[in-house]
Amino acid sequence: MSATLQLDDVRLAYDGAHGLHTVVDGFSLSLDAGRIGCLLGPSGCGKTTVLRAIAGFEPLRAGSIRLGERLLSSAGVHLPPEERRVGMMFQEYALFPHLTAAQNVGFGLRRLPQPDQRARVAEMLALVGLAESGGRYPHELSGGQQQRIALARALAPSPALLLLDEPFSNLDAATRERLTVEVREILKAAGQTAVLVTHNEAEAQAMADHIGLMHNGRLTRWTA
Ligand SMILES: Nc1ncnc2c1ncn2[C@@H]1O[C@H](COP(=O)(O)OP(=O)(O)OP(=O)(O)O)[C@@H](O)[C@H]1O
Repeated sequence: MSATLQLDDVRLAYDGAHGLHTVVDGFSLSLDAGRIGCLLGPSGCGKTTVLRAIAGFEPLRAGSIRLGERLLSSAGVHLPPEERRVGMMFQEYALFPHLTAAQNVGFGLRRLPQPDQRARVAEMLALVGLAESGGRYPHELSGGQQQRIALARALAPSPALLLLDEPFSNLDAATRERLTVEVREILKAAGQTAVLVTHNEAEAQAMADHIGLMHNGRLTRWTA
């Protein structure tokens, strides 16, 4: 089940040569269940750092992150990534090349009984329009098809929240435009709460219900 995401007064910093380097400060947002939010801003403004903190890869220096009723992070609390029920479609989380599309989609389902796994994989492949391609290896798929498989893999375990970091940046302009619309439809069909990061305004407009403008680690505007 998708959940509401709530960030309150979040501060994030990296250890640097000259002490702590604060990159995000006083960052708050609220995203209702089933809605798609987008963080838009120039390179280096802190978008990826916010996403990494939600996913559980960066500790909070202050503030809190909640998903539904659960506290994921605060200055004293840090739930490990695998316990957050947060799915990810990041550039660096490419498909496993030695697994078929179906095996990739089933990767996060290994705890389910085999018949349930097979049924869920089939359901996810159909959701992304690739029901016939489960037996193919990533190199036998186009870039756009690979990203749809990556989306199916991220959605398969029914995450409470999905994070997408520049998911279309390696694709050509035409594929990118088409996939942006398709992915929005898929997320809406699944009722999925999602946060997208991009520096492409057209992509943000086409995909999101709410757009947050970021500048120097702060949210300067949040459109309703
Ligand atoms: N592991 C790290 N250690 C130290 N500083 C970091 C680290 N990762 C990011 N930063 C710094 O934090 C700031 C924000 O980086 P972040 O990657 O969040 O920006 P971004 O908005 O996602 O940029 P881009 O659009 O280029 O991906 C930058 O100044 C960056 O140099």
